[in-house]
Amino acid sequence: MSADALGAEADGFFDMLEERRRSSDLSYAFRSFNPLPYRGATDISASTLNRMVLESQYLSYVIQEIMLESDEPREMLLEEASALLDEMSQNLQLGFIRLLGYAMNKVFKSVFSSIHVNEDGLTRLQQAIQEYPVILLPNHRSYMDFLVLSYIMFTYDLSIPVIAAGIPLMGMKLIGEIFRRSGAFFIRRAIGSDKLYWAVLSEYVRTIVRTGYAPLEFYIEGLRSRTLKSLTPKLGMLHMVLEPFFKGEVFDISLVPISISYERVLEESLLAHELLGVPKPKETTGALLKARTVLKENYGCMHVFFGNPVSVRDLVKGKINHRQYNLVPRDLPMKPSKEMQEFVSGLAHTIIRLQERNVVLSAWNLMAVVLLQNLQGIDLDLLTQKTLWLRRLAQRFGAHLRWPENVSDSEVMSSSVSLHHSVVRCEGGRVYLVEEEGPGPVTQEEGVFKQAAAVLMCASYRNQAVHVFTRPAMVAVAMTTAASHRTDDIFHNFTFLLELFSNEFVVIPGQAVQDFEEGCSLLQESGVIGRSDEEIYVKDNGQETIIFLRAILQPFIESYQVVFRYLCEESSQTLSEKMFSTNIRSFIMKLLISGEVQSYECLSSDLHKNVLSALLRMDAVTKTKV
Ligand SMILES: CCCCCCCCCCCCCCCC(=O)SCCNC(=O)CCNC(=O)[C@H](O)C(C)(C)COP(=O)(O)OP(=O)(O)OC[C@H]1O[C@@H](n2cnc3c(N)ncnc32)[C@H](O)[C@@H]1OP(=O)(O)O
Ligand SMILES: O=C(CO)COP(=O)(O)O
Repeated sequence: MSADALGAEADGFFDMLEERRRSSDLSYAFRSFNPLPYRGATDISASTLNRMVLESQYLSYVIQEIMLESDEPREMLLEEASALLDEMSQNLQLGFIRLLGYAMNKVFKSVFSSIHVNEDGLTRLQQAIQEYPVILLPNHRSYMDFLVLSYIMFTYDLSIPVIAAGIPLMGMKLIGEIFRRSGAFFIRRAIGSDKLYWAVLSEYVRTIVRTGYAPLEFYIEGLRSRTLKSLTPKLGMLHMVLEPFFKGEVFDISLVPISISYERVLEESLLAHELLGVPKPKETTGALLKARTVLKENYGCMHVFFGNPVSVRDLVKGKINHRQYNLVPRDLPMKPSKEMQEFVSGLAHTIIRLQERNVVLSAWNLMAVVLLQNLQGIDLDLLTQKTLWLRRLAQRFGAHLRWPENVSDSEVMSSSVSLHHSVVRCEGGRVYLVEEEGPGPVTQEEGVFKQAAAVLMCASYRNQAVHVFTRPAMVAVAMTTAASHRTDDIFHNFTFLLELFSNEFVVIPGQAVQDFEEGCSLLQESGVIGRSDEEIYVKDNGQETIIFLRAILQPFIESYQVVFRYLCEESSQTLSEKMFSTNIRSFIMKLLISGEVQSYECLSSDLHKNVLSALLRMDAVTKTKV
C-alpha cells in the first residue's frame, strides 16, 4: 500500500470512497481477497473452533465444579454448553462478506461524501496482524461502526475480524444470520452469575486469541454512546482476551485502539430521544427496513484512525508479577488478583483515552460548543468569529481538527449549517437550533421536550470534542471555586471535580496529578494562566478563556446540582432505579418550566445515571439488590 496508490492526503488520511466511486459495485464485491494471516495461526474452521471449546480442559473443569454444586448430570451440562455455543458462535464465510461488501459499497457511497482512513495505520495493522493476535478496539457511536470496519478490512486485504455483538442483533430475521456469517458472535447482556455461560464465553474468546483464528473486534464501551461522549469501559471481555498472554499461551497480544469520527451521525435524533426516555426501537428487520429513509440524507465525511498497536508484553513490564500465573495449571480457572484487576482497568481507560486522542473534529463540533452557550440564537458573523477563536484554542490543546483547505471560513460555516439542517437553521443572518417538525406542542411539557431534544442533539456534537477541553476546564472551575490562588487549594478542588465527574469524562484511575499538570500546562502554554512556585493565577488576557471553559462544564455542573437537590429534597429514603429515572425527569421538567433550572441537558438520562454512579462510588448513596 503506497501513499500514491491510496491517494494519500496531506494529513496522512486518504478517502477510500474515491476509488470505489470509479469502479463497479459488482467487481468490488468479487475482487480477489488475499489477506496475510497471523503467522502462528492454524487453519481451523468455525465448527472446529466450537469443538475445541467444548472439549477444553477448562470447560470440563468448570462443568465438574457445577456438578458438585448442583445435581445436574455431566451430559446435561455438556448439552447446555453446546447449545450456548450454537447460540454464540460466529460462522464467518467470505461469500457473505462479499454480499455485504456489495450492499455496503452502495450505501456508503450514497450516505457519506468521503471515508478517510489513515494510511500508516493500515500499514501498521497489516504488520501487527502477521506478528501476534490482534484485538481491534473501536469507539462506538453508530451501527455504522462495525460495518465500516469490516468493509475497510475487506477493501485493503486485511483478515476479516470476528466481532462481539450484543444478542438482540441475533434476533433480527435474516440479518442476524448474515451477521453471524460475516463474523459476529453473540453475547448475552447482563450475564450475572451464570457460571456455565461465563465459562463458555471466556473459553470461546480465549480460543480465538490463542489460535490467532482472526483479529477479534469488540466495543470496550459495551454499547453505542448515546451522548457521543466516551463511556467508561467494560472490563469483562478485556480480561478474557488478555488471559492467553498471562498464561504464556501467546508471546504477545496487540491492542489496536480505533477512533471513528462522524461529521454527522445517522442515529443523531434517535440517540437524543433515548436520552429523554423514549425507548430504543427494537432491533428487528422490519424496523431496519422502515429506517431506510435515513439513507436518503447526506452524512458528510467520516474518519477512521487506526492507532498504534499497543503491545501487552511491553505494558505489563514491571507492573504485573507473571509468576502467580505459573502456579496454577493453564487449564484451570483463576480469579484475577486485585493487582490484575487494577491493571486491566487502567489499560481499558488508557485505550479509551487513546481513542479520544485521535478523534478527528470538524468545524461543526466547535460551532456546537459555541451554539450551546448561545441558545437564544447567534449572529452568523459572531458565530464564525467565535468558532475561529475556538479553533485556535482547540489546536493549542492538541485537537485533531479537519478544516477544509482552499475554502473560505464563511463557506466552511455555511456548509456545516446546511449539512446539519436537522440541528440548526440560519435565518436573517442569525443561527438558531431547530426543533423537530410535527404538530406544535400542546402542553408546556411537550414544548420543553422538543427544546430539550434539539439541545441534546447539538450537545452530542459538542461532546465529540469535549475531551479536548475537560482537563483545562476543570482547572478553570477549580481556580474559581478555590479558597485562594495556592496550587494546593486549586488541586484539592480539581481532584474533587475529577472524582465527581469520573463517570462523565473518562479519566485513568490514579492519575489525578498528571491530569492536573496536563490541564495547567495547556492553559499556561496558551497564555491563559501563570504559575509561580506555589500559586496559579489568571493572566489579564486569559479571563475570556477561563469564562469560556467554565461555561463548557456548566450544563454538567447544573445537572449534578439538580440531581443532588432532588435526592435531598424530594426523594424518600429508598427508591428504585426505575422510579428514580421517572421522578427525576418530572422534577427537572417542573424546574425548567419555572425557569429555576436553565440547562435542558439536565433532562439527559445519561447524566442521571452518571450522578448516581458517582454518588455510589463516593459513598454518598448505597445500592441494594431486592
Ligand atoms: C465488506 C463489508 C463487510 C461487512 C461485515 C459486517 C459484519 C457485521 C457483524 C455484526 C457485528 C455487530 C457488532 C455490534 C456491536 C455490539 O453489539 S457492542 C455490544 C456487545 N459487546 C460488548 O459489550 C463488548 C464489551 N463488553 C464487555 O466486556 C462486558 O463486560 C461483557 C463481557 C459483555 C459482560 O457484560 P456485563 O454482564 O455487563 O459484565 P461486566 O460488567 O463486565 O461484569 C459483570 C460481572 O461479571 C464478572 N465477570 C467478568 N468476567 C467474568 C468471568 N470470566 N467469569 C465470571 N465472572 C466474570 C465481573 O467481575 C462483574 O462482576 P461484578 O463487578 O459486577 O461483581
Ligand atoms: O452496541 C450495540 C450494537 O451496535 C448494541 O447496543 P446499543 O444498541 O445499546 O448501542
